[in-house]
Amino acid sequence: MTTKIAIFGVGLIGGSLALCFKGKEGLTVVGHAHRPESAMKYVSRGVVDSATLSVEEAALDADYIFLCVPVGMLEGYLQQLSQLPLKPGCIITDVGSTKASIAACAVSLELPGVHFIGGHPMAGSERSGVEAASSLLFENAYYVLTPPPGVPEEAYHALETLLLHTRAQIVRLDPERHDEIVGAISHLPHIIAVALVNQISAYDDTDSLYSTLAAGGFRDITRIASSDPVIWRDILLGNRSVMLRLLKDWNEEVASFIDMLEQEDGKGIQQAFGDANDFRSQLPERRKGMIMPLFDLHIDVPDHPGIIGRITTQLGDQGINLSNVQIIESREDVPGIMRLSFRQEHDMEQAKLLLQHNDYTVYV
Ligand SMILES: NC(=O)c1ccc[n+]([C@@H]2O[C@H](COP(=O)([O-])OP(=O)(O)OC[C@H]3O[C@@H](n4cnc5c(N)ncnc54)[C@H](O)[C@@H]3O)[C@@H](O)[C@H]2O)c1
Ligand SMILES: O=C(O)C(=O)C[C@]1(C(=O)O)C=C[C@@H](O)C=C1
Repeated sequence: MTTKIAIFGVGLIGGSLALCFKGKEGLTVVGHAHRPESAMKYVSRGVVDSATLSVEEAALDADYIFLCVPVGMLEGYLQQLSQLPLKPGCIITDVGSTKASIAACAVSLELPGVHFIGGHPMAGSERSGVEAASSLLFENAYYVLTPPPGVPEEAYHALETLLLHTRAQIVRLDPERHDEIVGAISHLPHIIAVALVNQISAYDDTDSLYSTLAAGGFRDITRIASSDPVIWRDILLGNRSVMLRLLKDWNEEVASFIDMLEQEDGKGIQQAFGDANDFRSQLPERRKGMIMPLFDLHIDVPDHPGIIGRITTQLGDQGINLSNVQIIESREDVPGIMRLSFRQEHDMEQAKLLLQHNDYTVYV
């Protein structure tokens, strides 16, 4: 007997979930597409076992249904599903970045014989579409589940067990609390990044030196400004009242900087940077590695084509197990920094010796 998983919205998040499940014993993954060429693409890229343009066919006999479409479309899909003869005990979940409105919708629909449990993996990227999907996206990230009152524990536990394939860490939260916290740590930063880019873009219209000189600091804080406009329109409108409150607090933060500059209050500015530094340095370095600690090496790498391949091959040839590779800074004509992560301290130590022997500058 196989467990059927249906994915609606095989994009960055839906595609990544599909990749976590596909090929696992006893699981079969069906993707729903709204265009024939998308259906073919999902299958030919090996993201799903099969794909269909029919909502009914995707949902038929499904044990789990994942709704991975933009937030503004979730309720429409849930309503459509509520009209279909779903498998008794089927678990419907979503991955939307806001949780209160979909939770309320599920309660109002009184889904017959099936369970809705809201979800939100706290991992993603500014990229979108199935092309950006990865089976590693959720590894060691937090994955929030927001079960409504009355959902049987067995159903919650079954979803939690299925999600073990993502290697994420499950956190159970109330939908309103989720929206409040995620509004502050995810939605507000996206607004700030976009507003900043648009402010600079307006200056750049009259003097292109702005974009020419934009360097690491600007790029670091604005990566997420490249996120998908439709996805983010829906998220912000879906969390509107929380965002309005948070933006008022943000205005106060900005006003306090205006005040400190007007008053030439160097001590206050220094204090603000110091406080921010203290809080930030207490944050876990990366979610990746929270469950199983990672041992990181940083190395200076010259800007040569093929450098990543060369280094990883050297490590592989010596049987050193690498867990993750990341280029932290890469600019034309200047050395970049590569972060190599290892599960075992022993592997990190061996890699350090090997790379130093090969004349790389290595920092632990
Ligand atoms: N991007 C992130 O970092 C992130 C992280 C966690 C959760 N989420 C949530 O995941 C969901 C999907 O986001 P994503 O980043 O994977 O976006 P995406 O654009 O990569 O994928 C969206 C999917 O929905 C489908 N879709 C779009 N419009 C549709 C329509 N009119 N009818 C049917 N299907 C349609 C697309 O074909 C695509 O497969 C959103 O609800 C978002 O809030 C996003
Ligand atoms: O890393 C990114 O690019 C993200 O934007 C991921 C991010 C976030 O803000 O952290 C974005 C939206 C989500 O709903 C969850 C995670």
